Amino acid sequence: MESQLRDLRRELNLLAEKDSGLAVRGGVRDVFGEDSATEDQPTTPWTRAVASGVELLRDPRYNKGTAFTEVERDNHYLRGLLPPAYISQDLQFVCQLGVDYSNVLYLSNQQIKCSGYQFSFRVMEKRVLANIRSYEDPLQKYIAMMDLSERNERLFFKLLIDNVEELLPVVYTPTVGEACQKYGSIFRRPHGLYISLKERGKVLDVLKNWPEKNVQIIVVTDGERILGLGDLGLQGMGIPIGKLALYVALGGLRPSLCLPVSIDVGTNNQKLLDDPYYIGLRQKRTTGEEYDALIHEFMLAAKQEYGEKVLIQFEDFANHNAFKLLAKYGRTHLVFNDDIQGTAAVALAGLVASLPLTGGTLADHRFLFLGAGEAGTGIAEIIATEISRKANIPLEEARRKIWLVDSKGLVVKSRWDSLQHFKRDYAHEHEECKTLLSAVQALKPTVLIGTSGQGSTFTKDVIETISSFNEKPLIFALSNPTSQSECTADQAYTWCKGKCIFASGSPFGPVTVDGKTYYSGQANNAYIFPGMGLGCIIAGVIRIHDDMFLKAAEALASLVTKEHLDKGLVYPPFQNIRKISAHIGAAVAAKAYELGLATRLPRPDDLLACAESCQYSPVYRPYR
Ligand SMILES: O=C([O-])CC(=O)C(=O)O
Ligand SMILES: [Mg+2]
Repeated sequence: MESQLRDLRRELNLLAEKDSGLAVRGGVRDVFGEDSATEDQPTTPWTRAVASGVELLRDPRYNKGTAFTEVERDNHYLRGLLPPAYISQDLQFVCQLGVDYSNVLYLSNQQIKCSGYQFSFRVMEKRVLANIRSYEDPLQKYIAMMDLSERNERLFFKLLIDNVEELLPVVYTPTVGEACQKYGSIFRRPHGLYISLKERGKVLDVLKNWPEKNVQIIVVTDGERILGLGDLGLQGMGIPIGKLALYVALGGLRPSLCLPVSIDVGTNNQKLLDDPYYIGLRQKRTTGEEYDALIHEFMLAAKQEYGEKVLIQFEDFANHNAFKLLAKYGRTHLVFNDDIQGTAAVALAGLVASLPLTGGTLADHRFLFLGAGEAGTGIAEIIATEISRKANIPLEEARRKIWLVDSKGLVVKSRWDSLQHFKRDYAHEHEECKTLLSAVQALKPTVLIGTSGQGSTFTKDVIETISSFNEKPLIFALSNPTSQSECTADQAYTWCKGKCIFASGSPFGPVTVDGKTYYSGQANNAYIFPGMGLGCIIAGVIRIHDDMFLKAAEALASLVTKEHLDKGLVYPPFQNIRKISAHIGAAVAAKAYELGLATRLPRPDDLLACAESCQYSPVYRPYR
């Protein structure tokens, strides 16, 4: 034991020496400026320590609960702090008791008790798998999952990976939407990094407070347009946390690489401002120069602290900032906007995958969108790009197959002057249509896509009309969470008498109409961004190019089999998402190498094998 500790100390000293070697010149690892400070400048003392005993049990990154082996219990001063049974991780997640053992001292005869405990845990298997399930309220399940992540990170991810279809709706849409709405009242331990106007001028210091030094993926929101729920201010933090949990579980990125950030510039949500439990700044949103300055400081600080290759994902910004930030930082940083580009790629994948069912090519379709914001115009543009390349026609001509309806009706040329710039490419010559129904009647689309953030907008009339002139209309209701979905799966299949191919942003279960059961896919950017992140990391990408999203979409579509299509599914099931993410990661990386945007050289011959081999596994590691 003593000699092992000596080894460890030696290793840590070596690491520290290596780090300080980098820091002597004032490098990014000079964490608190202790090397670069002059003698009269104050510095902060800090330590590194090997966790043991109760501290080890309380550290979610290293805690294994009852899965600590006998040897580990001896070596890490855990004797008596855990009940005597050894419960393997598999069995643990079945149990998912995840008890916090650190408040009790256990004195017992291990050998005898051990088998007894194992037996009783096994007997509990089926029932206790239902531990999370036993909460009827999805928000309770969410809280239970977050508690688990705070207690035992690897168990949390193992549970999520092995039960992805069941738990995705808990840690992600739709439940994460409710969690954000009630974030203040369910707030326990803080997760992620909070950067508010109070931190202006000190953002780099805030980043230095984050315990991980090797961050490679940041998901950042300013909370102004959380899913289709609107301005939730600082409470939007649930979204970066949820997205990054998916980067790990679905993409296979290491948890320590991930940093969720919520930027607080106030909120215009009066309900939150009046809510005594609101945890954000109690002021109206700052806009203009002050807003731009805080974001800019954050963008510069992120690059300074984590280097050129830190991937920054913009999430759930309002339209007016989303397009601007993407254009501004797309040239200087490794960034993408999930709601514009991620959603676009997933929608395109579903459309391409459905071609064997509808017949023809993408260019044979006529597309009508309800919602002309980030998702709507993002999808429109990727479809137009794909059509223009595949059909070898100019982009402008491809765009003419696509029509948008916004809150004022059909986007047409005569509205040009008052249109926001991102809608203008789709303002074609046509008389005005004030409603979605009149636009459907006038344009006779084959594809109807909802990106409006408004629930119940694909009415019975709309769906009956589109199915009156289409053998197989494609209906994608992409707004999240479920309450904002343009229609439900049940409504879509019932109203079109089972004719449509339906997909939605939030999940719906199977639907039976006239004795036939229909399955719908979940057209959610969760298929795309984890693989995009994985691809960027394995290739050391320095900038995102739109073609990487096209490749991601193609890779996803190529994984839809005849079996899926026979069921009406235009997306492969989430159950295989880690493999899907590896395929997407490989496709993204291949494109990045081709475009000269990859820095990890030499290029691995087999990018798929490389992506798979890099994926994080939440299985417990042995401790010496
Ligand atoms: O988070 C999701 O489920 C998809 C998404 O990006 C959004 O709706 O804003
Ligand atoms: Mg989003």
